[in-house]
Amino acid sequence: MSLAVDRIRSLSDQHPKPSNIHFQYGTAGFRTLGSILDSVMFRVGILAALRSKKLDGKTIGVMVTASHNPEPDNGVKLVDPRGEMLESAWEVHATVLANAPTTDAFIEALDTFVRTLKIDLSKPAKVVYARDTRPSGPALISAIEDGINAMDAEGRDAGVTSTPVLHYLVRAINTKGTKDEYGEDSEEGYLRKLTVAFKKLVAGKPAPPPLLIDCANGVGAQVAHKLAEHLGDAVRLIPVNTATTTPGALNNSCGADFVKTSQKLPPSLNSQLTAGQRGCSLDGDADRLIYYYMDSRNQFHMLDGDKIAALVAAFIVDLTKAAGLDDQIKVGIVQTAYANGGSTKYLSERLPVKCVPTGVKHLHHAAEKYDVGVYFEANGHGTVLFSPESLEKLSSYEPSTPAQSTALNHIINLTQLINQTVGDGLSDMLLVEVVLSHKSYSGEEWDSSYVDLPNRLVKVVVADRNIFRTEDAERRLISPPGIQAKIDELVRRYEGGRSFVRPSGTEDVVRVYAEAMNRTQADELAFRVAGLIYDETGGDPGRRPVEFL
Ligand SMILES: CC(=O)N[C@H]1[C@@H](OP(=O)(O)O)O[C@H](CO)[C@@H](O)[C@@H]1O
Ligand SMILES: [Mg+2]
Repeated sequence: MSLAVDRIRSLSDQHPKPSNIHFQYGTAGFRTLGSILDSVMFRVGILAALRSKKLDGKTIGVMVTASHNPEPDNGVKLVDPRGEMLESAWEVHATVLANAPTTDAFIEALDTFVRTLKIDLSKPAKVVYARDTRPSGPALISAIEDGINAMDAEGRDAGVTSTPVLHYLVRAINTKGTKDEYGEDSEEGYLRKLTVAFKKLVAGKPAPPPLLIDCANGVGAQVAHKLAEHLGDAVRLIPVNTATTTPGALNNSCGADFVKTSQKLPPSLNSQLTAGQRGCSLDGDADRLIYYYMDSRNQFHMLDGDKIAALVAAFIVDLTKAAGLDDQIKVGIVQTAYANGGSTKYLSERLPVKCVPTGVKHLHHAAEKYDVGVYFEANGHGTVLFSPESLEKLSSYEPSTPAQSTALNHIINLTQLINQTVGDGLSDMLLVEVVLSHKSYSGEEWDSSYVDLPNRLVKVVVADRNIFRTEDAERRLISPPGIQAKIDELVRRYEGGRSFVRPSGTEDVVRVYAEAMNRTQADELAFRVAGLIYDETGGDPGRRPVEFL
């Protein structure tokens, strides 16, 4: 069987590639202005169908979102059959296909691709797709549908939903009717699975105080409302920043990325979060989560991905001990260089901790190597993975006391509550609420496990970020030569100082991170390193940011 070239050609002509633009499938898939993504979406529809054929007709997911980016941006990511990110080797193929300049060139590239990868075109193909609330979404989805039709594949529209729901759906569809069935393949099924597990986990505990959720004016608002209905009184959710149809509102001065980057409360919550109360923020596609609380002096405190990892890991360790499983099921942590030094010190004194390069796929893969792998980026993206062997042990284990039996049931319920396909803001939120409820912790008590070192993240616009290369999980620069020694020299001048530099995978900038014992020193170190990078790697002297030292 060969490609239906005529059909592909006529549809491809309706989705021409804009000239002079180079697309790249990066850490977050293709991501740029929504207005220039039409051709990319059409081609991604075709690629998803081909990936499905290559994997014997397993369903592939396509998510249209630009997460925490501004509203005019959009993007697209492919999801592999178990709900995980697209295999890296295919990122390169996606980039090649997206950049073929004309329909002819595209068909030629497609033909080469099919032959090189020996894709059997007679196999069936199934694709499930969804989008967030961005205004550019509907048109981009219809371009994807054209791609799916061009391949005569079967498409399923999952509508407007969160990134984690789409990942869940992919796994649920592909495991349907097997012994590993992940859940019912619908958003409703997802909500039921999470809330049934949550209710079992908090049964008999006093209801916690109502929880404010900042939904970033994005798709999380829609899912949070439905979640609130399913939860009823088990925990009362108060979704705020839910203006999904107000132009320009998405991620604007709200959401998890705003809170983490600016280290402050979204202004819209100022009068809503009262002393002692806790709240949390999702990002624009609801796969990130940041908590916070106001202390009794009305001072804001952030509880980021590192704090969530510490809370959750300790809880799971306690449960494995209580169940008598602690020598059979070991918990490990995965972080990136952006993890606060305070968290790394605290966690590595207690558990195995691994540092990997930025990007969820790296964390996910490293977490799979533990019996129970807890991974979180400091920005609030993360989850917990239970290895197949651990799941097996949990289901065959025979507890010898009622206390062991209770703890075992809690762990089993956690495996249902946690979305193990990908970081999931709402599932993580329920997980945090379970731990707080079991420990009777307030935000303040949770926060007290370790103290965050003051830190600063700075973006530096350089002539070419591709000259930057790193090693040691991105903590050291190997190129341009000589720069790392100068960074080391600066870091030595600051007590508790740490700084590293890496090129962003999602923006055309280089990121500088620095931390030190106090705020002034952390800022100073960050701006010194930023100034160094700017001056030494061809930053425009006329545009040198004033804060750079
Ligand atoms: C410092 C930071 O937060 N970086 C983010 C950001 O990557 P960069 O490669 O730093 O642009 O976007 C990624 C995708 O969402 C996320 O995985 C990562 O943590
Ligand atoms: Mg996101």
